Amino acid sequence: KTIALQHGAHGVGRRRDAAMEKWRAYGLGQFVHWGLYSIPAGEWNGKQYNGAAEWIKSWKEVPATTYDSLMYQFNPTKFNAESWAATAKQMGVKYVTITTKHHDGFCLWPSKYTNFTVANSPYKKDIIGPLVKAYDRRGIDVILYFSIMDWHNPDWRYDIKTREDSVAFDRFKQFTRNQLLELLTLYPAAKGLWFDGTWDKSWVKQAAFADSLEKEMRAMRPGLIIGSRFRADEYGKRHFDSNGNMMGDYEQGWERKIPEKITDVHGNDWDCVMTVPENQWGYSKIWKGHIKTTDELLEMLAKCVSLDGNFVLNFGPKPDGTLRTEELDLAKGIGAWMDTNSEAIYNGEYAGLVKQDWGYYVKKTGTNKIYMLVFNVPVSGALNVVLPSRTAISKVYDLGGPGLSYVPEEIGTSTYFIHLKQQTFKRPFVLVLETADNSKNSGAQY
Ligand SMILES: C[C@@H]1N[C@@H](c2cn(-c3ccccc3)nn2)[C@H](O)[C@@H]1O
Repeated sequence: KTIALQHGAHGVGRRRDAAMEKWRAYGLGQFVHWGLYSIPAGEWNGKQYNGAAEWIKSWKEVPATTYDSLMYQFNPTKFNAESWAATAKQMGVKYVTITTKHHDGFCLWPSKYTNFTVANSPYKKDIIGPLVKAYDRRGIDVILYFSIMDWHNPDWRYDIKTREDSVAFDRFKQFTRNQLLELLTLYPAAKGLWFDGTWDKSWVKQAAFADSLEKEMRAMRPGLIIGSRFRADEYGKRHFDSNGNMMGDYEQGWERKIPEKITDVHGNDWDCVMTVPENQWGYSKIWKGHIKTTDELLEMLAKCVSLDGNFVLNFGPKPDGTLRTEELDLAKGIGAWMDTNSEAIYNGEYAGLVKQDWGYYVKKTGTNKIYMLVFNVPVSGALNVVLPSRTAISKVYDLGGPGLSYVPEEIGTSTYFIHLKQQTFKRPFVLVLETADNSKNSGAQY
């Protein structure tokens, strides 16, 4: 039974316009978290904050005004937008999501609606503009991250209980609208907005306002891409409205986690945003716990693309504007693999085949070309492939090793073993399957 909703999802199913088709094809993205939090880098008065470094302002040890005075220390003398964009290009990313304002309220662009911006820091200059230009001219699309929750703005409220709250939050809503329209006006090359900090009751109660603001932004920038985290429906439902329909153009629920199977994504577009350590987005001096390797991240990328999503890897630049060594090394390692195998990632989608232990299938959008992204070679060296009935493998070849082709052994109806020739493999590799519909000929009955 469908509930009548004014402020729920406004479209059901995937957007089919060019802008969204391009977004769907990205495969690999980069997240950049940079701001005042990069200066303390998870440490305050010699003590380690045990949360995520970009949340250090929320630590009871940190007086808000002292944190805010970090603005007078923000002076990334070694910042060079071109070098960040060149690193991303070499890594093979097709889009970048950049923090314009995180929860602390500090703006990396010279907003005219607050003094808490780069304009009043020793650095003085706009950060967002040069980044948009440097990435965009390399053909890397830019998405602007924006936190609704703003710990600096005195009109921010976690909930609205009193008349005073309501008056203050109305001012806050106008401030938010002003900043968003300002961002879209200053940076017309931006292809979308990645919203965060929208889970508190104060914002969840703004279904009508947020819906009309989303409509206003889309009207201002046709093709604009906005995720499911921006707004709630009039019953307070987030991401999926009271009828179970996703709000926004893609699901933003996969933060530091990856769906297991195709039914987990409900036929929607989605992105997974991922940290290199367990849970640090802004630069943190100390990375505790497990630090993901290139091969782990490549497997996450393959898994996301095989399930119709994009994989967005986070970088937390240092306060001086340089990237940390571990991240530069990962960008290089991922880039080297992408140099050989990116055709299995770009324009990839769910192949609809039976998942096998050896890895992930990716289908090239609009073709019957299927890629086998192999991460786990069985001791038998035989990769099992089960195709829909009356579909046959017409050709198999190794994307990485020119001239290396395989003759699959048919072991049952549309069921094959591909016998690998090598015994050991140092890196994940990709086989290309070309399939043919062989419903025409009789085919042996097993
Ligand atoms: C993309 C990531 N989202 C921010 C975040 C959100 N949350 C969070 C934590 C608990 C409940 C709701 C949201 N923790 N961190 C992180 O700071 C980073 O920006």
